[in-house]
Amino acid sequence: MTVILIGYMGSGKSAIGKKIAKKSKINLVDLDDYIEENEGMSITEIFEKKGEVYFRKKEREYLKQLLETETNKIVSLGGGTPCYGDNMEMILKATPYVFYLKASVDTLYKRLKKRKDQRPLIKNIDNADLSEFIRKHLFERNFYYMQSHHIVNVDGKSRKKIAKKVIKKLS
Ligand SMILES: Nc1ncnc2c1ncn2[C@@H]1O[C@H](COP(=O)(O)OP(=O)(O)OP(=O)(O)O)[C@@H](O)[C@H]1O
Ligand SMILES: O=C(O)C1=C[C@@H](O)[C@@H](O)[C@H](O)C1
Ligand SMILES: [Mg+2]
Repeated sequence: MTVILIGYMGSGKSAIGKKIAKKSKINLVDLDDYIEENEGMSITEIFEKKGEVYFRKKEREYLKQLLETETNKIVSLGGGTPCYGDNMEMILKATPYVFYLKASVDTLYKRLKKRKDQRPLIKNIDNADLSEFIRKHLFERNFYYMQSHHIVNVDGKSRKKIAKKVIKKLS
């Protein structure tokens, strides 16, 4: 069984993935971490040294690799992964367990304003403009995210509660 978590930057894919893995004893693969390990560079370095086009190409290759392996796993994707090329089509075909961790602009803004440095797409955006940037970007990306099999609202919920909600849908 493959469980896939998708959502905007800061929605909790990595954090919730860890919780689900711990509770369900299924291995977690974080696509961003997997790319970093295989490329020998941080995501920030890849963006700076090789550019976003290269990153998106590698992101697709590693996604395909992961989806083709048959082992039980939880895969937390990058924020942009479902939104490029035919990635979302590939994701939806791989498993019936695709979960969108849906967070409001307000929740995302509160989380992202503190941790912009590790996120190349927003690191140069002034906090005064960040909320509006997220609103527009999320509106575009929701077209892809909303195709998920399951939508979990995460606003105001603890990591534990969200993980429980996902696990309940697996049985
Ligand atoms: N339900 C929650 N309640 C409170 N804080 C949360 C919750 N979920 C995640 N967080 C916190 O929000 C921050 C962003 O979460 P996380 O890194 O898991 O997001 P992400 O979706 O993996 O982002 P990215 O796409 O940038 O990798 C982290 O500091 C995390 O601990
Ligand atoms: O939303 C995005 O496009 C990204 C999110 C991160 O998870 C990383 O995959 C990278 O910073 C790009
Ligand atoms: Mg993450």
